[in-house]
Amino acid sequence: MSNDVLVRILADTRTETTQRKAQASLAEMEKRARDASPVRGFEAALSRKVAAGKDALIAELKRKSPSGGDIRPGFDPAQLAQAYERAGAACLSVLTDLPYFGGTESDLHAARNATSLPVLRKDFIVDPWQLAETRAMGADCALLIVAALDDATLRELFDAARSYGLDVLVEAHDREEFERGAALGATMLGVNNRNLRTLVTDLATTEELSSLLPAGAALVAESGLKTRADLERLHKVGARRFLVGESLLRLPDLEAATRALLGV
Ligand SMILES: O=C(O)c1ccccc1NCC(=O)[C@H](O)[C@H](O)COP(=O)(O)O
Repeated sequence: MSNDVLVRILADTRTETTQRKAQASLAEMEKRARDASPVRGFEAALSRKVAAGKDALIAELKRKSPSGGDIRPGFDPAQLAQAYERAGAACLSVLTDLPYFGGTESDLHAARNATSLPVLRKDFIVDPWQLAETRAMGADCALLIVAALDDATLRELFDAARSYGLDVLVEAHDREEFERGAALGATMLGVNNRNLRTLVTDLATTEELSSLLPAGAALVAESGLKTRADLERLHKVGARRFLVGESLLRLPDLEAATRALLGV
């Protein structure tokens, strides 16, 4: 078995996706996507916060992770989502991968139904069928991880996501991946400070890649953000959109922790 975490996750994702596809055809999933509740503008919600001079937080719901193990006892997605909303988060991110993150579609439903916030389905997308599934489960935004995809598949998935009305967060970890994401015409480019192969986290990754951001695109700094000082450090390279999970979820008073992170 590979030591590379991302390789292992992707292999399992492909197997599970094949099994789920056997339960519902693409046509059936597309019908469910058409019948889903209307999209809430994810990218627009982030931009509204920034336009108001605030940090735009994508607040994550994650039960466990390969790097952090079990994260929060008594995890209740609806209650946690409401605490994030009260504290001023712009959007939510919900892990739906079960084997590695303990997440489910039910977590996404619970969080979205309990708030008015747009929701990112945080998962490992390798097949267009999963994008119909993403919209069918009610998500407003999909994640595409450049490291997981060749250019042709990245293009196919990006176009498919847009065709289902989803916003798309295109995530990179190094210069080459960021340039491939930018070449797609992605308007939300995420820099994951965590190397998904080794799980090492370094905020300097956002500092380094921020200079490559194309005009008109929005930068999202992801992972490893713990304190107000971390966000202020990344303000210096223009980041105002932040995806944060573990450091908030580990603190008992999630609402107070989120306010402190946002400086409000
Ligand atoms: O979190 C992990 O250990 C992980 C491992 C392998 C692939 C993805 C992983 N996490 C997904 C994420 O990108 C983060 O959950 C997200 O950016 C929030 O990060 P954090 O604030 O550090 O929880």
